[in-house]
Order: sequence, then C-alpha cells, then structure tokens
Amino acid sequence: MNDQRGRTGATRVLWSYTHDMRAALMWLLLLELVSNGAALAQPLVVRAVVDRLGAGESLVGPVVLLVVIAATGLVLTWLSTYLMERFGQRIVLTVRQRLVRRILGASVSTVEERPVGDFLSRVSGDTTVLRHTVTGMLVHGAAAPLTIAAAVVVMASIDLVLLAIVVAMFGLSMVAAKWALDRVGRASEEAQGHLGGLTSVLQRALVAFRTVKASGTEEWERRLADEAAGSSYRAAVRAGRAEATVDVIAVTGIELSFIVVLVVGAARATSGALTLSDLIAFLLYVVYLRGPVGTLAMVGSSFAEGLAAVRRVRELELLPAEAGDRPATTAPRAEQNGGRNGEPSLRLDDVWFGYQGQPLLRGVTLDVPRGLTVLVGPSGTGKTTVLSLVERFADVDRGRILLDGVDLREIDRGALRRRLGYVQQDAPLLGDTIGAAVRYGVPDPDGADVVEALRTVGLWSWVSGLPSGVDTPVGERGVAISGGQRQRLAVARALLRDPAVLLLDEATSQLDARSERVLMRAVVEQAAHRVVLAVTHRGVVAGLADQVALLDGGRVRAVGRHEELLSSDTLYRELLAVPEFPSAPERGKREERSVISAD
Ligand SMILES: Nc1ncnc2c1ncn2[C@@H]1O[C@H](COP(=O)(O)OP(=O)(O)OP(=O)(O)O)[C@@H](O)[C@H]1O
Repeated sequence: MNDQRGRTGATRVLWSYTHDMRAALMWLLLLELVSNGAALAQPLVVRAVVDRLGAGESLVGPVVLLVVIAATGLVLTWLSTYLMERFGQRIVLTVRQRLVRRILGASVSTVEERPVGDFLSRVSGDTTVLRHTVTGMLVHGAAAPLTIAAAVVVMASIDLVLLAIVVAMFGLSMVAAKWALDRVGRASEEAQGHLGGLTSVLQRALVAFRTVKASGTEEWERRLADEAAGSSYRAAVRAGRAEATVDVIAVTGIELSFIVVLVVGAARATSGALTLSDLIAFLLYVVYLRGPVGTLAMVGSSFAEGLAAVRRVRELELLPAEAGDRPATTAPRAEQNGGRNGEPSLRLDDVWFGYQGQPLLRGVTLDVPRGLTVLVGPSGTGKTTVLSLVERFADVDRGRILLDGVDLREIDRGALRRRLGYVQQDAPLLGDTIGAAVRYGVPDPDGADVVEALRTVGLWSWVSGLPSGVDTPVGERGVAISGGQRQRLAVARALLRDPAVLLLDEATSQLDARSERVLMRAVVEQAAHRVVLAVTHRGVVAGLADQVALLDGGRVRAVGRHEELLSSDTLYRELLAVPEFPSAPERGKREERSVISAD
C-alpha cells in the first residue's frame, strides 16, 4: 500500500518536472503513436498480400505500401529517439537547476549537517537516473499501452478466442513481472545509496588529502571507498538480474502466446472458423506485441530504478529555505549607514541560543560600538556562534541582536548581509585568481579597488612582483598560496565590501605576530567608521582592541581593555597564554639560585 502510494507520489513528482514542457511531451507522444501505428498496419497489409496471392492478383500495391510503412516507421523512430533524448536532457537541466537553487537557498545548519558528497551524488547521479525514468515513463510508458490497446482492437476483429488466449497469457506474465520489478526497485535504491556513500568518503578524503597522506591512512580510506563501491556494485548487479528476469517474463508471455495461438489457431483454421490469412495476420500481431510489451517491461524496470532517484532528489527539493524575516515593527533602517550619530552599532541583548536543544549562549549581553571589539573565550564557548547569529546563519532562541537599534530579524536578510563583511575561520577563497578571489561577492566588482585592498592587508608588494599580478591563479581551494596569504586575501575581500560591520573569526591566526599586528592595525584604522568584531586567541590582536569581551559559560564574564583584563582576570591571562615570564636578568638570578640550592 505504502509502495503504491510511493509510486503514485513519484509519478506526480515526475509529471511536475515536465511543467513547462507539456506541449513538447504531447508532440513526442503523438510521434511515438504514429510510429507505432505505422507498424501496426503491417500485418493487415501482409494479410492483403496473402489474399491477393490466393486470388492471383498483382502484389505491387501492397508491397509498395509495406516499403512506405517501413520507411515512415524508420524516420519517425529516429525523430522520436532524438527528441526524447533532448526532452530527457531538458528534464535533467530543469531538475539540476531547481536543486542547486534549493541547496544555495537552504540555511547554513541544513547544509552543514549533511555530507557534501551526498549533495553531489544527488545532483549529478540521481538526476541522470531520473532522465531515463521520465522519458521512459512519460513517453514510452504512455504510448505502449495505447499501442497494445490498438493491436488488441484489431486482433479482436480477427478472432476473439485467440485474443482471449493472448490476454490470459499476458495477464499471467504481468503478475510474475510485478514480483521481479519490486526486487529491481529495492536493489536500485540500495545501489544509489551506496554510491552516495562512496562520493562522501572520497570527498572527505580529498578535502583532507594532506592529513590522509600524513596519517598514512590511504589504505583505510581506500577500504572504506571500496566497501561502498563494492556494495553499490553488488546491489546494482542484483537490480540487473531482476531486470533481466522482468524482460524474460515479458517475452515468455508473448512466446507462449505465439505457440498456443499457433496450435489453437491451426485447429480453428482447419475447422473453418478462421481463414489462413487471418491466422497469419493474428500471429504477426502477437509478434508485433513483443515491441510494446518489451517496452512496458523496460519502463517498469526503469521506473522502479527511478523511484529511488525521485525520492532522493525530492528530499533535496524539500530542504527548508532560510527562515523568513519578521515583519518590521520599526521603520526599516537596514540600508542606512549608521545608527545614532550616524555611527554603526551592534548590540547583543540577553541572547540565548543552543544547538539541538542544548543551551550554549545563556544571556549574552554586549555593546559593540564603532571600533575594534575582540571576543575571547575558551574553545567551544560559542564565539563563532555569536558571529553566526550576527550573520543570521541562525536566529537567536531568546533575546535580540540589534544593528543600529533594529532587531536583525526585522531586516531583510540580503540587505543585512550586504552591510556585513565576514571572514570565516578557515578563510576559504572563491575565485580562480587573486583578483577574482578579492572581488568575490563585492557589490561593484568592476569598480572595486583591488590594489588598494591588497595594499591594506600588506599583500600588494608580493602580488605586484608576481609575473601575472592579480591574475595569478590561486589554485583550487587556494592551495597555491600560503595559509597566511589566504587569510590576508580573505580580509581584503571583506574590506572591499566596505561593510558597516566586519566580522573576523580568527582571521589572522596563521600570520606571524608581527604581520598580524600590522594587518590588524590597518583594520583598526578602517574601524574608525565601522564596527569590527573579531574572535581571537592572540594577545597581539586583543592589545589593539578598543574593548575585549571575555566569554565564558555562555555569558560575558568581563569587558574591558586588554591590559585591564590581564591584571584583573586569571582566566583571561590563562587563555591568552601570557606567561609570567621573567626578564633576562631575573632569569639569570633564578638559575643562579637553583644552582646554589642544588649544591
Ligand atoms: N552546527 C552545530 N551543530 C551542533 N553543535 C554545534 C554546531 N556548531 C557549533 N556547535 C557546538 O557549539 C559549541 C560552540 O561552538 P563554537 O564554534 O561557537 O565555539 P568557539 O568558541 O568559536 O570555539 P573555538 O574557539 O574552538 O573555535 C561547540 O561545543 C560546538 O560543538
């Protein structure tokens, strides 16, 4: 019952993919019917040939007709095959475009909780399976029953007894084929699932390729991939075996019908209930049925296979989009350049937030005015989470975050993000070249002053010395440049957006202390007219901040200048690893004392 509901649902989904192609679909169906119809006329012409032969009449007319019918059939077959392929590819294109739009429109948490490989296999692999299913189902699947029905009508006009035999045999083979088709469906779904697993394993290993190599785990990863590939292979072979069984069952029905019709028909012809030419025509129709019946078997198999693909594609199509904005209760000021005094300001007001029902932030209240505010705290306290909430990758559970006095949830998400600049922890680069990576996501990329941005982050002397300058390729995933250079490029990109609020998540952690200080000084200069909220574990950055907020236990434990917190807060001292390191003369004295005491 559930299976049946699944099939009906899947058919409806498949039908929905043809939304703007219904006219093309109807033409295709018509073409298929005409092409099948031409073949349907052949046995009748053969009967005319036999009758004329008996009567000693000329055979030229019927033979010419047979040639015309065959030629027409060939042309129509070529045309319908080509158009079907085109139609199928259009479906794949439509579905892929829909999926990509869905994925990119989904929330950060929705996307991050699934393996990347799973998305890839659904968008590339499952949509390809879908192509055969849609064309098979909607064109062949619709034309074959109509063709069979037409043949049955003609066969009924020739002999009802023989027809009853064919229908009974056909019915029996349908029951047997259904059993095999269920096995095709189950095995195909399993094969596609394991294929998704293989993509995930490979994707994971490729992303962390250096770690895999350095850990010497190539063999381990290979085994995992082999297991997934092997399981997919075994399931696909099982599906193939069941498919072959479906084909044989369908053909067996026709073959048995042919033999029984031949025997019973011969008896009826002998008794005079049937002419010889009728029997030959009827037998030709039985042979003719092999085509549409075989097609039905193929459509059944491909539908069983496609059912799993439809489900997997559908799951992605139903990914929830990012939650909407609340209706504004105050005048929208999202596109304004500043709050009070024209200065941008950010405020976290009793913010509560947790993952999977586990509270993480428990009433964070913090004013982040113009200038540099640094967020420090033990690992896992929720510093990155605070930045995510400002970007509205997720919304607060309780409390509010205000930008220029307006609750973020009342600001259009796109407008909000246009006012923010964000450098995430691993600072990925998107763009083939240095210039493209810096211009990425900048509202006016052509007018952007890439050189100035590169100067600000201290990269211009390096880039200008490269043979291809800003057109130098950065390599996929930015592998052709160092981690520190990548981070500087990411900061340059964020600055080029000219954001009101700049969010930096350990964005300079891979730089040496001197370069980090220089870069952060440049950022601080820029912070004169914007809010900069930076997560860091480094004293170099904290020392430059207008204020430091220490996050601990889900709350703000202390706010102040770096020096104040150093002297007043033990946790802060521990976190920034500021050693109570004695000066050189003191160290000498200490060593002297230890030597003396050892004596
Ligand atoms: N998408 C998520 N789903 C479930 N838990 C999450 C998710 N993101 C973060 N967490 C959990 O929330 C906690 C805080 O994570 P967060 O990255 O905000 O900490 P952090 O203070 O920035 O840490 P670090 O200094 O190590 O980068 C961690 O325990 C983490 O496991």
